[in-house]
Amino acid sequence: MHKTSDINIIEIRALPSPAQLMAAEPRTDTQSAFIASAREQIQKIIFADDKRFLLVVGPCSIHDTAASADYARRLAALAREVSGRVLIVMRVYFEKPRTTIGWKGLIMDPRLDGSHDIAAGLRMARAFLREILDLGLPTATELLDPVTPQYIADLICWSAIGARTTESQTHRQMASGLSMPLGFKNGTDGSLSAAINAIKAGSQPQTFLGVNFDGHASAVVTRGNPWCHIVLRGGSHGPNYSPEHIAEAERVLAKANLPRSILIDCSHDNSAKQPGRQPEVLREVVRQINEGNTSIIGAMLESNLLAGNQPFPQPREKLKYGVSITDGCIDWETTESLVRELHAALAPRFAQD
Ligand SMILES: O=C[C@H](O)[C@H](O)COP(=O)(O)O
Ligand SMILES: C=C(OP(=O)(O)O)C(=O)O
Repeated sequence: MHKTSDINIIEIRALPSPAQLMAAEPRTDTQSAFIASAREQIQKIIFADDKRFLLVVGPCSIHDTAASADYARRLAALAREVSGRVLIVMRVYFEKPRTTIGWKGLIMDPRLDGSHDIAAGLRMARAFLREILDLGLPTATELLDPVTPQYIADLICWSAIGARTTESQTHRQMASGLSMPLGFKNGTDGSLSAAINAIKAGSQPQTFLGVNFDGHASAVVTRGNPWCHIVLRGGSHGPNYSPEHIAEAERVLAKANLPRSILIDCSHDNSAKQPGRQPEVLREVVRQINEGNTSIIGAMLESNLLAGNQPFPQPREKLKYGVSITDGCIDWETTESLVRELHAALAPRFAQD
């Protein structure tokens, strides 16, 4: 008999169930209360009930949890300092979408050696998220694989659906069941329509295939996520954070009867993939806010201990501490002074309080 299935599959490795992983890395009551409060604060910013600026900032990806914890401790102190005008949420990205191929993040390959120990990766992700929350920092991540949320989403305060997956029905359905505020990026070509359609689909009830807490294949029935918004990240035709681009985004959101809430990703095609240009993008965003813009709710920065990125793959012992192995970042000193500058520049918005 001819074999007709699994011809290209080498192995299927069973994973612990979400319930087993949660028992191994449990969420404490204090963490639950913190996550609920952080999500509520972000929701208020999305719906203009809180004037603070939402800043999603941190490494492009987490590959060395010790270095990222070092980063997080510095960020937590800075977050406390600016909390009156800026709500800082740390980028804690464990899943990387790739244009073609490449390292897909700590969950998929935690040992960075192609061994793809996903069970270990999921556990490390949960442990690291708990560490960040205990520092008093809300967590942000990109959710990529539709099974991942069952393992980690209870520890996430804001999530993104990336430019490469915003058009995917699977990801829109997943978004409709998620419990946290969520940003859909515009497409890699810069078009807004995929993100607008994604917000519409993600806010509606959906039924789709997923896994339950015991890891069994299940039909998942959702309510729809009311806290979806757009993230402008530029595209192949250039950046999209100018006043004209923002006005166009406001127009299409209004036409679709969606809240006019826009987060600007200062990295990716908005900085022409030159990380050192992120500060100029952020300054322009704040300039627009001070000129009276009310639709921009915040921004995203890719930042690490040290600037730039380093080639990968390469032997782990040769990797430089605190340097990204995915997209380039701005360094900590630049980040710290930029966030302080942002805090000072937002003063006019709070002057009447
Ligand atoms: O933010 C990260 C990258 O831009 C994204 O994962 C795509 O990376 P790649 O084009 O290097 O694959
Ligand atoms: C992959 C990312 O962004 P985008 O989807 O905009 O390329 C990211 O923010 O890590």
